[in-house]
Amino acid sequence: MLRGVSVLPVFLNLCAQRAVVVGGGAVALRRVRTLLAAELQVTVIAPELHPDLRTLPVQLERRPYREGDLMGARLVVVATDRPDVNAAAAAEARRVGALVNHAADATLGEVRFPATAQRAGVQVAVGTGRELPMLARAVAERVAQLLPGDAQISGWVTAREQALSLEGAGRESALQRLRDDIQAALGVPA
Ligand SMILES: C[C@@]1(CC(=O)O)C2=NC(=C\c3[nH]c(c(CCC(=O)O)c3CC(=O)O)Cc3[nH]c(c(CC(=O)O)c3CCC(=O)O)/C=C3\N/C(=C\2)[C@@H](CCC(=O)O)[C@]3(C)CC(=O)O)/[C@H]1CCC(=O)O
Ligand SMILES: NC(=O)c1ccc[n+]([C@@H]2O[C@H](COP(=O)([O-])OP(=O)(O)OC[C@H]3O[C@@H](n4cnc5c(N)ncnc54)[C@H](O)[C@@H]3O)[C@@H](O)[C@H]2O)c1
Repeated sequence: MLRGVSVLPVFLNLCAQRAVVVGGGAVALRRVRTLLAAELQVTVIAPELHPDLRTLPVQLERRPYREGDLMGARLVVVATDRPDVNAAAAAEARRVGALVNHAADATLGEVRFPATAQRAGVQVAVGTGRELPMLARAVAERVAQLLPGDAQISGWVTAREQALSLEGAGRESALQRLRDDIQAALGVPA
């Protein structure tokens, strides 16, 4: 149970940085898709690779993990079905200073993967503070229905720029109108 652990809710820009995924099953595949969407350079190391991994732009190493594989990694996902291998990879990841996600026990790493919703560049990430991914998914799906589209966001960006070009009370009232518009569009009670 993760509950009670305080986590730092941040969005990490790791574009072009190296991630190594140790393990090549269903969980590894899910994490690889998430890492690719954030434009990391991904290497997957496992003797058995999920067939869908072959269709993705990743470096595949079809063999067991060995010490030294994690050199230069910024983020390591440990996702094998072998506790001893997971422990060895997590220990090396820590030695090389990489962030670790441990698939078998999230409390053994510092990175947890949230459920996400995204539209027009707005991204929402949901963690439950425990292992209840179906709740995280359901919350993300509900929030996705609220997310505004490109046209609406462009209008708000323009309105904000116009407000910021004003001075004094005019500026403050234009910003307040924009705040009110956005809250109303998202159904936030006044
Ligand atoms: C949000 C999402 C992101 C992602 O994984 O990409 C996510 N799990 C997803 C899907 C999913 N998870 C599981 C299945 C069943 C099929 C399968 O086995 O694969 C499916 C598939 C499905 O539901 O479709 C089973 C499962 N998950 C965990 C355990 C371990 C345990 O409970 O001990 C077990 C049981 C293991 C077992 O019994 O063997 C643990 C975690 N799962 C988390 C996140 C983190 C907590 C999130 C939170 O609650 O805040 C944490 C702690 C991982 C971490 O952060 O390291 C993604 C949502 C879907 C989406 O967004 O599309
Ligand atoms: N966090 C989650 O969402 C979640 C969900 C389900 C399972 N799990 C945990 O994650 C683990 C992996 O789950 P899965 O469904 O992907 O398992 P899986 O059985 O589909 O895949 C296991 C992978 O580990 C690889 N492997 C085995 N020995 C290895 C080695 N020495 N070096 C590198 N890779 C090695 C295998 O080749 C295979 O690709 C499970 O054992 C479970 O503990 C986590």
